[in-house]
Amino acid sequence: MNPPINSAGVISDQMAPDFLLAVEALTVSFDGFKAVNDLSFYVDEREIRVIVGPNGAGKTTVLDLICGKTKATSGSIKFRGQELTRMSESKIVQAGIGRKFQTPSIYDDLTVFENLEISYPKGRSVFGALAFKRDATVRDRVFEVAEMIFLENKLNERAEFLSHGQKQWLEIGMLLIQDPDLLMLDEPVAGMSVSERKKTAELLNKIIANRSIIVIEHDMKFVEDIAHKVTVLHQGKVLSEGKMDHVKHDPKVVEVYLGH
Ligand SMILES: Nc1ncnc2c1ncn2[C@@H]1O[C@H](COP(=O)(O)OP(=O)(O)OP(=O)(O)O)[C@@H](O)[C@H]1O
Repeated sequence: MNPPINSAGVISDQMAPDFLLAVEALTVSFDGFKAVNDLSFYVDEREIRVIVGPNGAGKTTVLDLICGKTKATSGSIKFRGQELTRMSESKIVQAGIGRKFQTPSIYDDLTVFENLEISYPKGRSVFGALAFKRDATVRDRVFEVAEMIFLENKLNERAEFLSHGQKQWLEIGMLLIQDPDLLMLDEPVAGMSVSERKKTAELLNKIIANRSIIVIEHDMKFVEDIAHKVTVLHQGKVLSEGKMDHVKHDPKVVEVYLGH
């Protein structure tokens, strides 16, 4: 049975299943303009959710609100039941949310290995562990992540010499090494070749084994390849939501987004 949903799309508390992320009645105003307007949506554990919508629909602002970069005017964002709207950006990272922006923020003059190594969370390994033990733990984790992001043969290469797609993967790796429970990616395949897009889809399908992912994306082929569910935003609200097949045939979506 589906849980009861009121007219604003909010699921009643008593019946709400255990979502990883529950965004409810979220609003942010910039000088009176509501970029996100009474928005509600729910993300499951191990789900890939894709957010699509026309330019200015509020997609990036939603990610900014979840990661604490922008503060909500009203509404709630609960992550495993923990309210995020009053938390600082760094506390939200510690709570287990990683965010990748559109332009890669990797260190060009460091190697792939070093970029991953410096992203390993400080104080993560056993408290009081001997330095060499920690070093080995970090090294093993760097190798593991490098393999996942198709860069195991590039560990000693300086990041500036990587292709555009490899730089994007490295940045995803720098987030993965922190083992977030929710990963948010803003147009991860923009500027990638067809084969890089395919590998990125492979990567995302692999890493949801123990986390959820929210992706903002315009490339509908890529969306088809990865989305468990699609949320279409328009003027800061949900225009349509569901499986790709449902959404792409929704006349409202065709009218404001896909038909253009
Ligand atoms: N800090 C801000 N101050 C004022 N207006 C803002 C601010 N941030 C976003 N906006 C406005 O909010 C609206 C939504 O912007 P947002 O970047 O979230 O859209 P988007 O769906 O990500 O669009 P795009 O696909 O073009 O990236 C836009 O009209 C934008 O100009």
